[in-house]
Amino acid sequence: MIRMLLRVLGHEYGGPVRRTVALMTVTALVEGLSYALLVPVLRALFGSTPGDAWPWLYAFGGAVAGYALLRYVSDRSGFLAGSTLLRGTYHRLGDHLARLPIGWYEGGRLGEVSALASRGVLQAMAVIAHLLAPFISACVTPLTIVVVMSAFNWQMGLAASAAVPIVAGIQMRAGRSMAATDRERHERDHEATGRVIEYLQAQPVLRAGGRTAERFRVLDDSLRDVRRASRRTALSALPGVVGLALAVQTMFTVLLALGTYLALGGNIGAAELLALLVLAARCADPLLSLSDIGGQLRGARYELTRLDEVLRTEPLPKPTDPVQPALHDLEFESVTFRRGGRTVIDGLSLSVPQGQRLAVVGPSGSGKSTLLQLPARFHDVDGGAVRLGGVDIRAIDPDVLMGQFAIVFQDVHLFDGTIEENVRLGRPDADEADVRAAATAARLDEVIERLPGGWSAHVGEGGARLSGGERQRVSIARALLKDAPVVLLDEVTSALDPVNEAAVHEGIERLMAGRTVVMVAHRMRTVRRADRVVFLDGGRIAEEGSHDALLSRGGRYAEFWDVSLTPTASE
Ligand SMILES: Nc1ncnc2c1ncn2[C@@H]1O[C@H](COP(=O)(O)OP(=O)(O)OP(=O)(O)O)[C@@H](O)[C@H]1O
Repeated sequence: MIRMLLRVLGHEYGGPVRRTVALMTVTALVEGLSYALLVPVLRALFGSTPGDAWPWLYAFGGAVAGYALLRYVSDRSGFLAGSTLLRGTYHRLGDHLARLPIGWYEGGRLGEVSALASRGVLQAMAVIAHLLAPFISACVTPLTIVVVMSAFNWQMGLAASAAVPIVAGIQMRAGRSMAATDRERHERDHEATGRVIEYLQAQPVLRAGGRTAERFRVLDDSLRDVRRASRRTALSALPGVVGLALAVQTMFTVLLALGTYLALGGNIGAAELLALLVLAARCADPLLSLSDIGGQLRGARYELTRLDEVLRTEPLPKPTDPVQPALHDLEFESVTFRRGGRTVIDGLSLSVPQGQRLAVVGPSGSGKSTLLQLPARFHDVDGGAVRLGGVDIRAIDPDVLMGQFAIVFQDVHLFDGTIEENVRLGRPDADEADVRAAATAARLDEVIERLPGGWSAHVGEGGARLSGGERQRVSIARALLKDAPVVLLDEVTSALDPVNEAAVHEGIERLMAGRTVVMVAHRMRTVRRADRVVFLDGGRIAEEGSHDALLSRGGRYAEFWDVSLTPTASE
């Protein structure tokens, strides 16, 4: 467990953790030894000269004081190590998440990562701060007491030590038999967290579609699964808990019977027997707490395993000898990319000369958005290469590469801050005048004038206080401010009101001017402005050429616009 903890955290934390474990072990030893002093105390008290108990009592008091001091120091060391590790883990996890390909976040990772980053990390780090001391004490203190008992009476010591393998065996068996139910409970737990997040995020869609109750049932089923799994875990823990209690009781009864037999035979004094039984009783509590601590340790181990899995996920490989692209033309050479076992970009080759605009058109699912994500390394290609300025993008430092692109996708993510802060994300060190100029060029100034608070108006979580078109304008302003040489644009598909439509269109035109552009186009008037159009189908280029040439060819592209522009019967 400690080994896994250090692997997850990095071995630079090995020193404090090992020191803490050593301190806790010494504390548990001193605790066991201080109990040992009870034997001479009781022997003297019940013997012919009770006054002889005083020196032993002083020694006992001293040992208990020493134990209390050590306990304070070791608990403090546990808390300090725990909080250092917690900070370290957050940093390590944060750094790692920032280096994972953006595509990794697709497919329901949100719930998983947020559960891991909050509860998971805390639970895993609680091992050092809260679980290690009781666990070490529950193992070391009884063992010390058994050794002490053997020193006073070997028969009693031998009988007590017989309990050691029995208790260890019960613990290991309980751990093994609970592993499956524990894992299931944790998996259900994580799944339910994902469902809750999905349910909350999908509220507008669910309400609009009148599907709230239906989706709630899915969430409710998931929560019911958690309940069932928790019940199964509790039930599977019972044999271990009962077995441990029985073993401890049996050990005590055997010691009592053996002690009585020895006392009746004159092999041990009554006072000594009483003292040894007091020692045996002191073993019971820590031993019984083992089943509870074991359960918590298994929970922490599960979270550590998940943390380990995320930290072992390969980050975006960084080039050892990065190359800086001098030009900004884009080239896809025989690019193949698979998703979920399916080939979604299939041996595609195309090039976009510097300063030219390429429009990508095609039916839904043909791979348009995927194609747009590849130059910015949201995913690495499975075959072929994407080149920027003639350099394979994998040979460019990821930060430098991202600096080359202004990205305007349909899902505009705004942070819960002011409009200004959101625009400034494009270039955090931009001066006031540049930020205002970008906002004006994106016709965001009209929005700002209308909003109470103007530039300082808060956009709400995810930009909820702005309309779709207004959010799009923020995203365009951000991209304009970034002033990157290549624009990757996924044109918004939803219908905007005429004012927003015109503003967004104007902003996009300004953004594209003089830059290399790859855009997924959904409107005829945007495609017309492109230098070249590719029509994608099944991840391959079905047709390519200029808009007019493709239209006059009367092929798939012409048919596509025919169908798109023909009003449906219901309209
Ligand atoms: N996260 C994912 N995991 C697995 N497959 C995916 C994932 N995202 C997309 N796909 C699949 O990849 C293919 C291409 O998807 P993509 O989103 O690029 O198409 P598109 O042409 O942009 O579609 P649309 O116009 O509907 O947005 C589709 O078949 C889709 O099912």
